[in-house]
Amino acid sequence: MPEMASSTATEAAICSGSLPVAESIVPACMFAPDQGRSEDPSAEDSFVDSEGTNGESLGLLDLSNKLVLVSPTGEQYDSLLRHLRERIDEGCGETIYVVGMGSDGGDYGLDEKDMEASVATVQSLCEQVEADLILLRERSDTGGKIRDYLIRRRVGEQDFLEVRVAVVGNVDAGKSTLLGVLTHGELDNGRGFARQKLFRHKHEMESGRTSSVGNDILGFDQEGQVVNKPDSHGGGLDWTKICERSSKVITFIDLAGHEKYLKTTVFGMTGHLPDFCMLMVGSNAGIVGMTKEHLGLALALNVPVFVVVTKIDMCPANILQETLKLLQRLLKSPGCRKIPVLVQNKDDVVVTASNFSSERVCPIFQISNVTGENMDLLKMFLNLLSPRTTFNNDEPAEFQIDDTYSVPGVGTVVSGTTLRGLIRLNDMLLLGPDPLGVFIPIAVKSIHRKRMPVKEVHGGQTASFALKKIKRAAIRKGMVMISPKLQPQATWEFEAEILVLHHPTTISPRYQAMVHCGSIRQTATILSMNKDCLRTGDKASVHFRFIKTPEYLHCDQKLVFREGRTKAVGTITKLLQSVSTQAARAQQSRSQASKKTFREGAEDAAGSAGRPQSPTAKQVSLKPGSGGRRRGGQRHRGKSLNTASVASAVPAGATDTS
Ligand SMILES: Nc1nc2c(ncn2[C@@H]2O[C@H](COP(=O)(O)OP(=O)(O)OP(=O)(O)O)[C@@H](O)[C@H]2O)c(=O)[nH]1
Repeated sequence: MPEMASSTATEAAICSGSLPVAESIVPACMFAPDQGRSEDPSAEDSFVDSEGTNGESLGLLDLSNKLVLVSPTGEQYDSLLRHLRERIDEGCGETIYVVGMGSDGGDYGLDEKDMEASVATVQSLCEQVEADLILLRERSDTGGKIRDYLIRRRVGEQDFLEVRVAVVGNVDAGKSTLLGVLTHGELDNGRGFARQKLFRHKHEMESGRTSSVGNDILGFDQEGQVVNKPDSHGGGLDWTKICERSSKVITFIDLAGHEKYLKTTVFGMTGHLPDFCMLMVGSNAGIVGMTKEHLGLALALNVPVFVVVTKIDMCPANILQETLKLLQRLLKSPGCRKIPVLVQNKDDVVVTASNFSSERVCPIFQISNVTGENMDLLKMFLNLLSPRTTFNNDEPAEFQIDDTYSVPGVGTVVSGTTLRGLIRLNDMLLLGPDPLGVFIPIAVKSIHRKRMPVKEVHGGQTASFALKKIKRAAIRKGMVMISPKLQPQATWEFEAEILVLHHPTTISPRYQAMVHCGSIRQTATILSMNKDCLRTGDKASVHFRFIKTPEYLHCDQKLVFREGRTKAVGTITKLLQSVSTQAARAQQSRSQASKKTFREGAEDAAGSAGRPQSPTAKQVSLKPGSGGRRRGGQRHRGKSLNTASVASAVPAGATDTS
């Protein structure tokens, strides 16, 4: 039976502890499919079901022999086709297929004639599923040749696979430089040439430091070639052209390396939903500054990490070896439990990419942005990364807002990630929650994906929407746009299981810190917990309350809770004190009615009649548990409920549209 790279097989192998964790960096060949599979019974499951999906027995079909592809019977062909479809669906549109290896214990490899016939069969299977077949590598074994192919479903001009990679690492590790080199195709000069194309703010240009969350894209065509072509004047990139020519687009979320911008970095990791994390380490500087912090964040959020060691052109060999040694020690430490794999050639790329989603394998690349050494291996790896989650278009839609813009001639635009479902042009969704917990109906005027106008977006895709009849100031990061079918409710209080990664003293009730959850970023107070106090390393069930506005949350969402150097991570386990839109509206009209009575005769009736029905600060503080109370009394003075800011946070028009 021909093998397809299967994360399940490798995960099983890794979890069962069958892979020895050697003192030295594990060579990539340890993960090669031919090593893990034959000993791992679960590997066979991934190819040969004892029963087909429609109940027919496949026991009689011999699919385990490497020769099955040479001349399959009709039944065998159908089974092969079904398995291939399943694999492609699981891999969100692509899979790696190995020709010349059976799972029946026979020797590996095919002679030239059998290989030719097998490839013709795979080609025909690919035609059936409308996919392309791309040769990744060829190797020899006792029986002849073995080939690994990438099978990728064809997509239309308007569509492409989208993979998000968060780029983290200490200041000067070379993050912006690498992104400049990858996306603009020109090497660096070692003095900041390549990164200049990426800086978004004047102060970044001057200081050479990234401060905001940046987005850069790298497109790959069907053959795995980079399509990015900067224009001749100015070196800008035409995103629409890149997307049209690409079958896969990698979006890099470029995060700041300086501690000063940690808040932004955490927001990038939680709010931009990266599929993977690229941790950059300067080979000469080593594991310094924020490196461990960023690695810990990725681990806490369960984002698979690969490491890129830069500046190998300027680093003495002994220093490079020292950095690699420390890196592997860190990755293997009990806190990380990763298996570092040094990627040295194309074979290593195929093997690590096939096994990467297992989360425990951690590939390490060594590159130079100046000489371009090993850049081809990194690009090949990026082209083989598949999105981690599959999405179902039939689910009700949910879109998480991570930024807002006011575009002249267009109006208010929100950008973010579609978490589930399908959103089409002119769909009516609910936008919220506002400070009272209300969701308002809103129409999607236009949709852009990577600056390209499209008619729809679905789960896993980032997009920007132009919205009708709403002002930018009425929308904040962390709000959602959601299908009315979900009847969303905003939540003031929730319970979470948390683990304190670091705190200088003890955390006790009334402590306040910033909660990052998806694109939500708001200070919350600890109301109670199942322990008296928490120290570094402690786990507890904690009851939180947002201090400013209720938010839209889900159980099982990951969160990061931080303040200064204090950091805790956790998972939401229970939603408490939710605000139903109806109740919030009733509250709103009650407050407005009482306000009117109070003002009777005292205010100019004509003046108040035309005023928008936005909740005043008084209304907000009237609401039971509105968050105006400060429980902790610790710092964040600027973040506590500020009457003026609440009043101005809900501008004219916000309630008009409801
Ligand atoms: N010789 C050499 N220099 C490099 C390499 N990569 C980056 N540099 C230089 O290192 C300096 C820092 O690179 P940046 O890309 O700004 O580092 P960064 O990680 O983005 O830093 P922040 O944006 O502040 O987080 C620049 O002067 C680059 O030219 C490399 O591979 N070799």
